[in-house]
Amino acid sequence: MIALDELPTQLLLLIVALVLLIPIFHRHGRRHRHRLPPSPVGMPIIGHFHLLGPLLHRSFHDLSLRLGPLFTLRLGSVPCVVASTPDLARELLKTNELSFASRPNFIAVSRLTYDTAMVSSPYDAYWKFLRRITTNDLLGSRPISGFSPLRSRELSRFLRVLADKSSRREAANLSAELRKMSYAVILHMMLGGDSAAASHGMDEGRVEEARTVVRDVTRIFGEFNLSDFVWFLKRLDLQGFGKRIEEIFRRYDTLIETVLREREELRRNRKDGVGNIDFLDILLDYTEDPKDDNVQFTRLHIKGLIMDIFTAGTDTTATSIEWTLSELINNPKVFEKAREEIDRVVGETRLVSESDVPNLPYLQAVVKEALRLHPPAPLVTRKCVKECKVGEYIIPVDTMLIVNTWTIGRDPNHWESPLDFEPNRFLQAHSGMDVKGQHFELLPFGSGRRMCPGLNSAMQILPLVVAAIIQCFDLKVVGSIGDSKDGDGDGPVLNMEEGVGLTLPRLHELVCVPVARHGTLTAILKSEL
Ligand code: HEM
Repeated sequence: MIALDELPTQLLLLIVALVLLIPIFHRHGRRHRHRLPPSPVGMPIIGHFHLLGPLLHRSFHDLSLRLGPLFTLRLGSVPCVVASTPDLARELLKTNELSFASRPNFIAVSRLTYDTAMVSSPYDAYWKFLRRITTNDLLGSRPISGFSPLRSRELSRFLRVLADKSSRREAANLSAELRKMSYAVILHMMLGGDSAAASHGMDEGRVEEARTVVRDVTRIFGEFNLSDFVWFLKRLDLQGFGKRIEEIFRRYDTLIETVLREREELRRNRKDGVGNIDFLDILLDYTEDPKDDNVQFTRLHIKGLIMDIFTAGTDTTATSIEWTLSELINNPKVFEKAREEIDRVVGETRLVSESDVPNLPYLQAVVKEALRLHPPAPLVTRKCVKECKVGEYIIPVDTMLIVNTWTIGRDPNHWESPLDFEPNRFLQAHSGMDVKGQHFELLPFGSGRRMCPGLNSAMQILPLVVAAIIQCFDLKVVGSIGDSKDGDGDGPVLNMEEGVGLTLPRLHELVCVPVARHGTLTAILKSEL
C-alpha cells in the first residue's frame, strides 16, 4: 500500500482532476445512452457477442422479448440497432429510406466479390449502374419472361429425377436436387446454354465445381468473422477465415477466368456479332462501353457481379421451396387443398405451367405463408449513412441496422396464431397482401430501393416448382421425424429445426420417397417431360 503523501504531485493532481471530471463524463454518457435505443450490459472488447447464439435471428428475437422492439447492441466495436416490428420496419426502411440505403461491408464478401459487390455496395452511382443493368438485362419482367423456357426445362429435369426415384421406390434428397435446379437456372440465365452445352464454357464438371464453390461461399458469408467487428483482430485472423477465403477465392477465380477467356475467344470468332447473346455477353459489352461516364466497368466487376448473383439467388430460392414442401408435408390438409385447386384448374393430363399460377390463389397463399414463417434472408441488414431520429432515439452514422423479418412474420400483434401454417389467412384477413415490400408485416424480399432485385425471378420459379411437385407426387418422409407441434396433427411429422447459414436452411436435408400419382404423372410424362 502506498501512502498518499508518497505519490508524485503530478499524479495526485491528475487523480483529483479525474475525480472532478467524473460527473461530466457520467452526464455525457447518460445523454449518449439516452439517444440510442436500450442496450443490455456489454463486455469490454466483445460488446454483446456473448449474447448471440449460432441462429442470429433467434438470438435477436429473444433479446427483443427482453429489451423491446428496438434495441442496441455493440458487436465488438460496431454499434448495431435491431428492429423487430412492422411499424419500425416501415419507419426505418421507408420513412428514413435514404439514411439506410447502404449496407455494411464484410471481409469475406469484399474479397470474394473483388470488392465490387452490389449487395454490399454503398448507395452510389456504381450501385445504380449495377441495379440498372441487372434489372434491364437479367432480372426485370422482360428478361424474366424470356427465361420461361429455361425454367420449364430445368423443372422437367428435376421432375424426371423424382419420377426415376419413384419408379425404383428410392428416396430422393430433395434439398440437394432443389439446389441443383436452382444453380442450373441462375447459371444458364447468366451464362446461357444448357447443362450439355460445353460450348458456352460450362460443361458438367465445371457446373459441379461452380456449385461447390458457391456452396462454400454461401457458407462463409453466413458465418460471423470476429475480424469484421473487433478492429484490432482485423490482421490476426484468429478463426482462420482469411485462409479459407483465399482458398475459395483461388478456386472461383480460376473457374471464372477460364469461362471469361473462352467467351472472349468465342466473341472474337463470332462472325458479325451473329449468335445468341446472353447476360455475360451484355456485361462484356459494357466493359467496352459502360454507357455511363461515372462508372468504370471492367472484367473484375463482371467476376464480382456473377458471384454476387449466384450467392444471392441460388440457395435463397432452393431453401424457400424446401421450407414450403416441409410445411406441406406436415400439414396434409393444406397439401390436399392445394392439390384439389391444381387438379381443378390445370387438370391431370398436362403439367402445371407459369401461366396457371395467377389462377391458383390458394397455391400463392401457401407460398406466402411459407415465406412468412421461413424467410430465407431473415435479417435485412443495412448501414446508417445519415443520422436519423426514430421516435425518441437518434441513430448515428455508421450504425449497423438489422430488421428481423423472421420476428416480424411471427408478431402476434399482426398475425393471428402466428406459429400455425395457415395459408387461408392470405385469402381472408390479409388478402391483397403481397411480398413486394409494401406490406411491412411480410418482408421476405426486404423493402425500398435496396430490396431484392431477384423477386420476380424467385416468384416465377417458386410457385411453379411447388405446384408441379404437388401435382405429380406424394412425398413420404425418410428420417428426420420431429415434434408433433410442428404439424396439423393429421400426418407424419417432419423435423422443422433450422440450421446455421446465410439463407436459413433446414437443419436436416429434406429426404423423401416421391410416390408418383400414377394416372397424372403417366399422362404428363407422355406429353411433356
Ligand atoms: C426466395 C428467394 C429470395 C429471397 C427470399 C431473397 C431475399 C432478399 C433480401 C431480404 C434481400 C435484402 C433486401 C433489403 O435489404 O431490403 C435481398 C437482396 C438481394 N437479392 Fe435476393 N432473395 C431471393 C432471391 C434472389 C434471386 C433469385 C436473386 C438474383 C438472381 C437475388 C439477388 C439479390 C441481390 C443482388 C440483392 C442485393 C440487392 C442490393 O443490395 O441492392 N435474390 N434478397
